[in-house]
Amino acid sequence: MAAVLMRFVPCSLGPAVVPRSLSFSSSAAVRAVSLSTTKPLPERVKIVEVGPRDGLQNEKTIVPAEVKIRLIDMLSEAGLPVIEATSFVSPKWVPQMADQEEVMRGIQRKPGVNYPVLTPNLKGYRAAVTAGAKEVAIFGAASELFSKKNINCSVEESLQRFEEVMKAAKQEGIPVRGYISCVLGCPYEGKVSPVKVAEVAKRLYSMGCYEISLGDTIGVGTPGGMAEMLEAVKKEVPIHALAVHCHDTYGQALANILVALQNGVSVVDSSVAGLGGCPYAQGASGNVATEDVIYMLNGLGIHTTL
Ligand SMILES: CC(C)(COP(=O)([O-])OP(=O)([O-])OC[C@H]1O[C@@H](n2cnc3c(N)ncnc32)[C@H](O)[C@@H]1OP(=O)([O-])[O-])[C@@H](O)C(=O)NCCC(=O)NCCSC(=O)C[C@@](C)(O)CC(=O)[O-]
Repeated sequence: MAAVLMRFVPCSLGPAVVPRSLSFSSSAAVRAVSLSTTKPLPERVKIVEVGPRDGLQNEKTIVPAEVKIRLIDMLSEAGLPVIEATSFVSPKWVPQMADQEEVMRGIQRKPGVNYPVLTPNLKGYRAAVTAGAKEVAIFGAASELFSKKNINCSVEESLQRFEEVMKAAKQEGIPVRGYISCVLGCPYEGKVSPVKVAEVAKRLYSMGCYEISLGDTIGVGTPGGMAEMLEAVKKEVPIHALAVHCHDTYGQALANILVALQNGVSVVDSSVAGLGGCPYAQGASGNVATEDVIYMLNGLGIHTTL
């Protein structure tokens, strides 16, 4: 039986649980084998910078639009190929992102750089395209309670909403990325089954998402959990279409990313200075820092587009 330390954090649904596994469960032997196997690492990794969106959405003080614009421009000047700029969500739900149109108007679009934005539904998609977005991201979850807390609907309802976005995006030639939250644990449900993650990934991929980003939203994953989850998801979605999105609550993010690279993943989300957190996942700390990911990749001799 695994030794588990539970950390309780407050939330409006009652006590949310951020489980922290201190030892492997019964499948430890299998995981240990898969982790000890030397696998070739990808030659090149694409970094998806999420700082201006994921990083700032959780800041308590509203960051002025001109500061966000300057940050995005500095990130593109630094050579990052993909910078998630903002989200077209309800300002009542996430006030920090209420200036999305101003941000989209203000940034200096550097040729070759993508500036995707989050869109939870058709309303958000329409507003994003009107504001000049050339790529959008839909965001679902592998956890029912998190889905309800974050976007106010069940996982199935969210997938139906996303179908509407996909249909419009296909007609207009807009590429769509898909996120899945809570792939390694949920603040409200605890453990999340890799099978459930794989099911949602399959749905997003078959509806036309060109890439699926697997989010360890509250940073509770460990390398063993990452390996097990990827094993399940790889059966449903080709590895080249998978990205990892690791928060760093327990200092596991780089180790988890390394395991993902060993499994063939070549797209990594990160946030400048490790900013980040979801307003509907209390207890989570920031994303893995972009500069730390690049430092590790440089050390491994892996090219980034920097
Ligand atoms: C999805 C909704 C809108 C549903 O919210 P709802 O209240 O169920 O929506 P509704 O359709 O009933 O509409 C209610 C009001 O919202 C408006 N509305 C409806 N849609 C929009 C829109 N797109 N943009 C602006 N306004 C919108 C709509 O017009 C209406 O306005 P009212 O009549 O009351 O004035 C809401 O729950 C929401 O905005 N949630 C966003 C939560 C969010 O942004 N979370 C953070 C991002 S996810 C994340 O960080 C995880 C990730 C991606 O990083 C990966 C990881 O780490 O796991």
